[in-house]
Amino acid sequence: MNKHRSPRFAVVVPAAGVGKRMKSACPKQYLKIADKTVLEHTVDRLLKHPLIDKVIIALGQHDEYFNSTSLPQNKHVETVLGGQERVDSVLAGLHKLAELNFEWAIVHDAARPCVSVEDINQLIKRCLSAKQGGLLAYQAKDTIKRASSTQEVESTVDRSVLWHALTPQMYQTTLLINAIEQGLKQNYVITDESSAIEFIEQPSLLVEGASDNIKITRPEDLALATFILSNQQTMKQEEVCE
Ligand SMILES: Nc1ccn([C@@H]2O[C@H](COP(=O)(O)OP(=O)(O)OP(=O)(O)O)[C@@H](O)[C@H]2O)c(=O)n1
Ligand SMILES: C[C@](O)(CO)[C@H](O)COP(=O)(O)O
Repeated sequence: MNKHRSPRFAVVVPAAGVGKRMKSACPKQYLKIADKTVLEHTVDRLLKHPLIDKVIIALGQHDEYFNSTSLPQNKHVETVLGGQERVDSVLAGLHKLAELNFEWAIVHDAARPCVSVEDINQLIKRCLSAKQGGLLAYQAKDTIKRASSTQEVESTVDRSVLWHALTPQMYQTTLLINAIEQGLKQNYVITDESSAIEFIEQPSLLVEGASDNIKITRPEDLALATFILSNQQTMKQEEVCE
């Protein structure tokens, strides 16, 4: 991708959650992996992409951890106040991104530190060439069951058309802001950016991404993310050696 012809990008990172499912002493985005917090790993990954200039982090109102990280000193980082739900935090970041005149908005969970620069690049390339927004995702690998109200198997679902939504997700900034604001007005449940785009009946590209781009959600995910990050580091070093 030609660095001089392509647009520059900013990424909204919702990081205002409390991580209830993690059952940890601090919000999961501030848990340490090796020598850095999950949030620092995520921001470092994003800024490794040559076209990503800015990361706009949505912080919780009572966040008491951010100032102890290296991020306040990072010139590429700005912060906004997050909201009650993830979508509110994302919207706050999008308004800041619109103020800074970025045509495209990329949104990536703070809790996904294992995302690869190559996957980010594929999403950007596919969306720019199609002039359409989209998201990283991967196809369901297991047999999927639909549960009954009594948590018994009701049916086996055709998994050939089922994909796990990941982040980053990328849309034109004004389209995404309008979609979220319209959805919120109608009390539509918006758990990711593409669901807001569905609400306004606009299409989204599904861009195949690695399934190791996990979202740290439950206690067992921290050890998995630690392994993935160290494994990715080793593979990169081996690439250099070859
Ligand atoms: N009001 C909120 C809720 C979530 N998030 C962020 O959205 C991302 C994905 O959300 P999730 O994994 O659900 O995080 P939490 O809401 O913190 O987790 P839980 O539901 O277990 O409390 C996380 O980086 C989280 O910090 C946010 O910015 N603002
Ligand atoms: C945005 C997301 O990570 C895509 O899978 C997911 O929807 C976040 O959901 P959560 O309930 O906020 O963890």
